[in-house]
Amino acid sequence: MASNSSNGDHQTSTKQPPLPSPLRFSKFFQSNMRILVTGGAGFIGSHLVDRLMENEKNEVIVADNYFTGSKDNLKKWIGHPRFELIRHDVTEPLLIEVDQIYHLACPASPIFYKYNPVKTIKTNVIGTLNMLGLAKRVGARFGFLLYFQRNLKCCYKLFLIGSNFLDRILLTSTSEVYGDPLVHPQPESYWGNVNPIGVRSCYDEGKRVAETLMFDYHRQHGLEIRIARIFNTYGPRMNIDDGRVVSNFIAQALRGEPLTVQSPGTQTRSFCYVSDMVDGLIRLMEGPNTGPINLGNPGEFTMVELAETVKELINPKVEIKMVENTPDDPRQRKPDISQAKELLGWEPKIKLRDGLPRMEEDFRLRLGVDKSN
Ligand SMILES: NC(=O)c1ccc[n+]([C@@H]2O[C@H](COP(=O)([O-])OP(=O)(O)OC[C@H]3O[C@@H](n4cnc5c(N)ncnc54)[C@H](O)[C@@H]3O)[C@@H](O)[C@H]2O)c1
Ligand SMILES: O=c1ccn([C@@H]2O[C@H](COP(=O)(O)OP(=O)(O)O[C@H]3OC[C@@H](O)[C@H](O)[C@H]3O)[C@@H](O)[C@H]2O)c(=O)[nH]1
Repeated sequence: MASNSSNGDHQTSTKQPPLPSPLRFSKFFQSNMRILVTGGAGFIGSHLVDRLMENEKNEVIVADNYFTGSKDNLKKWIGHPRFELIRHDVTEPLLIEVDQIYHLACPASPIFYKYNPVKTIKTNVIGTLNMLGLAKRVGARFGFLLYFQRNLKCCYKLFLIGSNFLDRILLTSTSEVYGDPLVHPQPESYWGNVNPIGVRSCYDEGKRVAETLMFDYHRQHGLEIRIARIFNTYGPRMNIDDGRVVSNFIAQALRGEPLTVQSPGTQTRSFCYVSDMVDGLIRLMEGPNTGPINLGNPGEFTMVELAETVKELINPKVEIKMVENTPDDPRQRKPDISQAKELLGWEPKIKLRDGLPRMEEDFRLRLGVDKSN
């Protein structure tokens, strides 16, 4: 038995691998687009997955280590034939075949990215290197040489199929690359004012290196890249105890606890609703521009104004309490979105006053607090 099977194995290994199914060459064959979303179990990632899954030609693969994300965010897709979920840490290489990569994996809330700063910087630098390595490996090469040697006609047909795809990788960078900005609002041409050794550096310097790596792979290896600089985004599915300001204020208002404004409260942010953000990311991926492109809502609010709005809309009885701030908190932030408007035809549609009640609804459900309370 043993010798038979080893003979058999030997014979098989000298055989050429089989050609792709003849169905691939049929007139009506249309291959699906395989899209990898790293960090797809997180807040923005899971909304992006929902949108990508709406297109029946998309197969979506999520790779996530569940540090700040959860399978719960993807529960409606688990078991779907066009969906796959992989527990994977992007600091380790990933060997799969994909046509596009949305690279989001990275904790985004300051509390979580400061929790293990070394891991945060590894996620940004090694994680991005691994995803660029994957993009380079699968990028538009398609094993032509092998097929060329074997079958010229087949190679031509594969070329026709392959040329339907433009392999691309999109990085979700951040407005934090502008640090504590001295230019206001921030255009993409501003190089920023970042503390390289501060407690936020693991994230903001990490994202700056990630942007550098994207452009180096683009220039050196011809990779198709896209970079979105995302400004503060909010909406349903944010972790309730995520620590970011909008989720904190809504959870506090619903629990009847004081809204904790970190001093001085005059610092500003611009808040974009998540469906607008997802729309911007997909337009950037599909369009011809590499970026970096700012994506955000230019409506600018102080943290006291935000607290007052949440109080008015959700629970007029709660107090607003001033608490101590954390180091290096940017004093002002507002995106200049002229490029997004001009190059992507994109601008956000949902105002803060319309987005907050949608998020309130989701938080009420998850916290089990109904409207009458
Ligand atoms: N939400 C915002 O306001 C905002 C602003 C600027 C940039 N961004 C960027 O957008 C992306 C998504 O942000 P979000 O708000 O959805 O955050 P999130 O924390 O909800 O999601 C991040 C996801 O990445 C996963 N992850 C973290 N480290 C990982 C690792 N090493 N390997 C695999 N998975 C890992 C987490 O488990 C989570 O599912 C991040 O890259 C973030 O930097 C977000
Ligand atoms: O309870 C709180 C939490 C936060 N804040 C303040 O609210 C402002 C916003 O803080 P957040 O923690 O929500 O977010 P930040 O603007 O600091 O960072 C954010 O922006 C860029 C993204 O890349 C990051 O992922 C995101 O968390 C800060 O000025 C902070 O001091 C409060 O006043 N109260």
